[in-house]
Amino acid sequence: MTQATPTDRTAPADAPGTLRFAKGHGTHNDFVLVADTRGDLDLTPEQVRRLADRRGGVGADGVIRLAPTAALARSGETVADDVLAEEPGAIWFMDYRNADGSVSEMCGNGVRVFTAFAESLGLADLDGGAELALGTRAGVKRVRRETGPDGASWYAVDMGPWRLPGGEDSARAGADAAVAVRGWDAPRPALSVDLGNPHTVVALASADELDALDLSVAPEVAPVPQAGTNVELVVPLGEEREADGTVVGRARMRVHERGVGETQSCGTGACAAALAVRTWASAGGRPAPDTWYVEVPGGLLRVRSLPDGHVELAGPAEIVFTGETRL
Ligand SMILES: N[C@@H](CCC[C@H](N)C(=O)O)C(=O)O
Repeated sequence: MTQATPTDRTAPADAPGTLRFAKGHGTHNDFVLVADTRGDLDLTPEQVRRLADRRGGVGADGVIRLAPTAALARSGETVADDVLAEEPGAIWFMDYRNADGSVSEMCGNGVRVFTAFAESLGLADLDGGAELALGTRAGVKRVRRETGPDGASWYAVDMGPWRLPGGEDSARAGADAAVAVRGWDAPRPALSVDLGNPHTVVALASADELDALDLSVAPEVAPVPQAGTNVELVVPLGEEREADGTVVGRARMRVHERGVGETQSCGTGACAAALAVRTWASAGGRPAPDTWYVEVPGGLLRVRSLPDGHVELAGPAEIVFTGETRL
């Protein structure tokens, strides 16, 4: 693991009322990124909303603050203490906020873009197979670089353990909730999947039906999730054999994100969708592939169930510009 520490790299202070930022995306799930290497930037929900505003601000699905994990621990985020206890080398923390200013536990595309941002600042170096361990509100995540199926540079993230909040019963039944999308005659069965943040996944029969969905308003979920949920609509597209003989699955998905609206991609959502499709497929008694390619409006992601019960998310991430804005 090669990383610069907060004392090695302390960014010069921004002029009062201004903020330096970078803009990045992972499969067009886009973020405003801020390097708070001292850990003293307390972004208010209103400031987050202004930064994410696509007309009055920089514009993004979410805002990511890179800060020392120790600084979050000092400010009372107990999860930061847990992160440091599990991995003292996780010196940088991804403080993620949705575009509406709400805090989320986790963002899968965000972890990859955070890593590209840390590399661009010289705070991490993943050359030669090195790994970055970073803190999040859903625990430590480990990231390495790899080459994607298109030959482009990808990042693979060990997203840690996942679970079905409905347990074995929901795995057997394939559902523990119901979702109604605008225009549907009746709610449809759905499966809750926890990736550190909450997801509710609905299967659709065809790509035409997926394309025709109206996600301009939030789908209604029953029972109503206490903390809200991200809703994934997914079409299983079948299985295919890779050059090395491995059988992989393919699915296509659209997502309505909690705190944002419809986005072009959601990394934790792709994991939830692939894990739900795999759960449904294996309920028939037939082994389902461990690896799934998930097509999202903004690109392609790979989700892999790991033997230790963790799930891995892989995909591209890039920083597209930097700038300075009024805060
Ligand atoms: N786009 C993200 C998820 C962001 C958080 C989500 N909206 C929530 O509130 O849980 C991803 O790539 O995982």
